[in-house]
Amino acid sequence: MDIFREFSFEAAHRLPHVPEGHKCGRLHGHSYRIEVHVRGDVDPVTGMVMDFAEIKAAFRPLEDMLDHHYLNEVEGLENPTSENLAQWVWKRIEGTLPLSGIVVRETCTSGVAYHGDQS
Ligand SMILES: Nc1nc2c(c(=O)[nH]1)N=C([C@H](O)[C@H](O)COP(=O)(O)OP(=O)(O)OP(=O)(O)O)CN2
Ligand SMILES: [Zn+2]
Repeated sequence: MDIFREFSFEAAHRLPHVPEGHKCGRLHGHSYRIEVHVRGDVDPVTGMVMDFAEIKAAFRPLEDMLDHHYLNEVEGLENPTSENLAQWVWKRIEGTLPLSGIVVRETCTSGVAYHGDQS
């Protein structure tokens, strides 16, 4: 079963590789939302795959690196597209949690779902 926890943070960015004149080449900000999905069996005693608090604890250091930051200045996010942000998050917590997906939403209508290297 998959369980997930959603996080939100505010950050600024610009996309350095869009064509000249593209609006996303200019400095702007988003209220980002990130879902961290974890896969596992339901423990028959606890009734949980894991406590949501464990997902919260794993994401906490990343929240500190992202919230109210200029993402282009964060190491590894020099080109802070949603795709690159999803992979950046995955790499930093895959050793801590049995991840099944990272969902990044930049706006109410746009985002990405990353499921590791297989997709
Ligand atoms: N594949 C991607 N495309 C775009 C990304 C991205 O990360 N991956 N990012 C952007 C910009 O960051 C932009 O701020 C968000 O995109 P968009 O959905 O175009 O935002 P709007 O809300 O402004 O959409 P409108 O429908 O034009 O109002 C762009 N593309
Ligand atoms: Zn943007």
